[in-house]
Amino acid sequence: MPAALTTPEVIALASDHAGANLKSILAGELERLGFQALDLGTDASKPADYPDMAERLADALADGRVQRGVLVCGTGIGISIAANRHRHVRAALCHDVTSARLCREHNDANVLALGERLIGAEVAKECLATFLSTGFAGGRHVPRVAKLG
Ligand SMILES: O=C[C@H](O)[C@H](O)[C@H](O)COP(=O)(O)O
Repeated sequence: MPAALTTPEVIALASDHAGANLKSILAGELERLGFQALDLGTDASKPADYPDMAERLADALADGRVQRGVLVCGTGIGISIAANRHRHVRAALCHDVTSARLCREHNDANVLALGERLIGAEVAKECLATFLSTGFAGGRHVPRVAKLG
């Protein structure tokens, strides 16, 4: 009997113009890791405001197209602030792998936010892999995360 084929999880990405190059790199990394990338824009040639791009990802989470996503802008700051205005989004701005692990274990973050102008592509890829492979620790963190919503 042939082995059952599993459908890869879809991970959405969105960025403004300042994050578009890193977003492309991370889309390729997602495919390499066995995920399917859903690129919600923008591309580097199209200037875009980070609140609009954060909203695209928030909508993809709200309508169930994806369970998790990645946002990139120049610093990661504006796009994470914008994303967290949406109550169902828990976006974590990360510059290192430890933050990427702890935002999953303690905060059950559903969005990883990164700053293309502040971190290198290799660190960003490590943050992405860690974010996707780390589970929520539960326990004492459950009521705290519940208070966020
Ligand atoms: O927090 C905001 C982001 O870092 C933006 O990507 C940044 O402000 C865009 O800057 P500029 O308009 O100079 O490309």
